[in-house]
Amino acid sequence: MRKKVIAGNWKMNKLAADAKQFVADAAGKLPKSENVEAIVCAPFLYLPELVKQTEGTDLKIAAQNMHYEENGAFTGEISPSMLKDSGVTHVVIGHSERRQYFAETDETVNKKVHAAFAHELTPIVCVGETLEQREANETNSHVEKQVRAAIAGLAEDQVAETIIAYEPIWAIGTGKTATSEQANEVCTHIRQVVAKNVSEKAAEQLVIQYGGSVKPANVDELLAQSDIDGALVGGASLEVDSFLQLVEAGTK
Ligand SMILES: O=C[C@H](O)COP(=O)(O)O
Repeated sequence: MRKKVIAGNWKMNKLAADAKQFVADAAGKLPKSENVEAIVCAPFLYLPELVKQTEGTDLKIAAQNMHYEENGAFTGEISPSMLKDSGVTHVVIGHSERRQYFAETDETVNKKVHAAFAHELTPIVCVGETLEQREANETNSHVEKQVRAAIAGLAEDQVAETIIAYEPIWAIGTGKTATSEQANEVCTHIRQVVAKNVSEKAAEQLVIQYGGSVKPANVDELLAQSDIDGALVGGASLEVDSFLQLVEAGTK
């Protein structure tokens, strides 16, 4: 059975003291359950400190982005080996905000996914459609294109270990959640795409999260869907109590 994976993506929020306090409060209060994995995706600056704080706890720390190159003249960037060295376990790749504001493309996403695996980091790959694409009935074809591009060239076991976060762009930070049926329909499609293009085994193991205005009030219904294995959460992951409620929902 697939584990539920609840990842809080803080985005560009919190100062150091607040970040440390959050982790100190949350790490000791996580539910003891084999069914759920809890991750905090924090700004680069805080990663080594937060990793140190979470040693011996079940809370994992992730980065929100990285470069695909190993090192070199890329001012302002962070490499996969730097992330590995910091002790993080996961890295978010291709978030729609990075695609929209920082010219991330399907091609760079694929390079980053390969770089993540080369450094034993688990990629959380974000895909999702705009409102215009949904209204034009292009959701499945767009998401399929993003997924196929992201996993191109990976080995079967790497695909199985990838986490895909389906995040309809129109539902991010807007308070508009896709209905659980809408969300599940796309997650099912993603699993079918992986089954067809990689293998049934990889599709069966693949963790698919939903993201977009997930909060304690709607998480149970989303996680009850057949193909939703967790959540990538922005706003509702900024407060310890609501983050813990979301993780608790993953234990059921
Ligand atoms: O990475 C998280 C997503 O962009 C969702 O953000 P949100 O929960 O604030 O809508």
